[in-house]
Amino acid sequence: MALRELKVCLLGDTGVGKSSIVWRFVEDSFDPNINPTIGASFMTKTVQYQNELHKFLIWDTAGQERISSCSPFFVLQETFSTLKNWVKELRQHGPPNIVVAIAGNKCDLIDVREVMERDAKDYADSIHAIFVETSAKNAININELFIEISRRIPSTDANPPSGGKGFKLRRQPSEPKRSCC
Ligand SMILES: Nc1nc2c(ncn2[C@@H]2O[C@H](COP(=O)(O)OP(=O)(O)OP(=O)(O)O)[C@@H](O)[C@H]2O)c(=O)[nH]1
Repeated sequence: MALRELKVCLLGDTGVGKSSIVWRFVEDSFDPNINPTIGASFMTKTVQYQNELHKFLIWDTAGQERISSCSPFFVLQETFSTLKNWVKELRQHGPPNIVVAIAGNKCDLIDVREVMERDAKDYADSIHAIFVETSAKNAININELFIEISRRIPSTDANPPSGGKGFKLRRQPSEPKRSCC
């Protein structure tokens, strides 16, 4: 089975949950007292996607730091306007085939939502980015987020995978349908 390495870089304001998303994805754990990232940290996880193995090389940056030369990624919250600045920088300085994914994290915090899901989704669509509401705390859509990244990476097959239907996002039963964090 072919092994592909996918370089992922998490960007976003401090405290939005970048490290927690990585921990949930790689270790399937959540630490409510997780320390802020100093500089950057690096973790990997390999998953099977169709007839390939995808090894995610994940750089988790500190929220206070500016983007360096790393590739894809995301975050969003009250930080929606900051997110748009990240995307501008990625478009200007990132590689042309970059896959951008926006994670509306902490969607378990229903009462303090600030960004409407429709607005976030419309913005993501306008820049051809993945948009997923996630909760690192409750393990909502974390794996699905990375699966969707795998799906968006151009196939190396002569016969690319068909369908393109992606995955079914899970939603908390009590969650309002039209807003996100
Ligand atoms: N309720 C809730 N809290 C979360 C979630 N994800 C992260 N947190 C909490 O938010 C706080 C910040 O999480 P981090 O993962 O350190 O955030 P970060 O974006 O990596 O922060 P920096 O390292 O400073 O850039 C911690 O107290 C986490 O426990 C989530 O999905 N839901």
